[in-house]
Amino acid sequence: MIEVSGLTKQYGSRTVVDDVSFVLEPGTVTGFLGPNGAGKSTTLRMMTGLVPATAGSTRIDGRPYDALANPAAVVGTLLDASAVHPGRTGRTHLRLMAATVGVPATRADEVLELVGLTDAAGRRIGGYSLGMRQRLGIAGALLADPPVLVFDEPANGLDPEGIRWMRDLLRGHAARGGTVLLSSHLLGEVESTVDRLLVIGAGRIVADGPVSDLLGSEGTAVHAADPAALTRALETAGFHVQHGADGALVVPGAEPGEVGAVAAAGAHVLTDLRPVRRGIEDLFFQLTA
Ligand SMILES: Nc1ncnc2c1ncn2[C@@H]1O[C@H](COP(=O)(O)OP(=O)(O)OP(=O)(O)O)[C@@H](O)[C@H]1O
Repeated sequence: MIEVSGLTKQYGSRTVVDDVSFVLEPGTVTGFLGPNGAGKSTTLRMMTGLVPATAGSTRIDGRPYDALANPAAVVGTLLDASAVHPGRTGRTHLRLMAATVGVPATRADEVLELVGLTDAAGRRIGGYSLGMRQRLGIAGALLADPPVLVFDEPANGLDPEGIRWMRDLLRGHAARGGTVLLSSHLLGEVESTVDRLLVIGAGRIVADGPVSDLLGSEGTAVHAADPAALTRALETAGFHVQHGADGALVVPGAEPGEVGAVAAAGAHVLTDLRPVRRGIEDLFFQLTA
């Protein structure tokens, strides 16, 4: 378990992380979401001892990060994928890391396989794409098989297939009882990966809860074979109907089940029915305005 309590960072007179507290439980993937400059990286760096906190503390299984005997065996971090020697091969880089974190050199090839870099293992990192460097960084985080993963913007440079791969990796880790915290400034990247969202704006936690709660339904969008007839039926039932883009009827404040019931009662043929969710931009704006 990770307990972050009152974490604060000041640069000069500027407070960039302001009294941030949260608890991460095993078996969960938490998304740390916030716009550029909100304080995500600084929080993750304080948690892992890379930046000293002005105030507050982080306890990992009851201890501060720098009091862990072998931190890499407890917390796998991906904090700056570019901080690698470009002249080394991926395999050499990981073998050197393996020695530092006390695992056999053979583990390098295992994690290269895990992240799909086996074919590139003998190539110099300088020639890797951004996505390959991200995978290499993830391989490094996994070397000592730590129960906790803390990843800063892991989707950077990954293509859609890479993002899906990462989602499976992180969900699998949590399913085996691991704890995952990943930051992103794009909800779409992490929406289907995370159980819970921590939203940070201007250094403060502005929301904390399950994705579905935070991005609660704002209404329902429906496509019907005869939109005019369904509009009349919905208005007769007391709903307000707006005309959305691409021919959808948008019913603010209605659940899909309510719209479906009206449609069923009048034998209206529906071709699509879905909740309209508040976007993360709206959420940020609302929470940080
Ligand atoms: N070493 C530093 N000295 C002064 N200010 C800093 C330093 N590091 C970060 N900051 C400031 O702290 C604020 C938070 O930065 P941080 O990198 O934590 O944000 P972030 O949420 O990770 O943003 P992004 O999504 O752009 O990576 C920013 O305004 C940044 O300019």
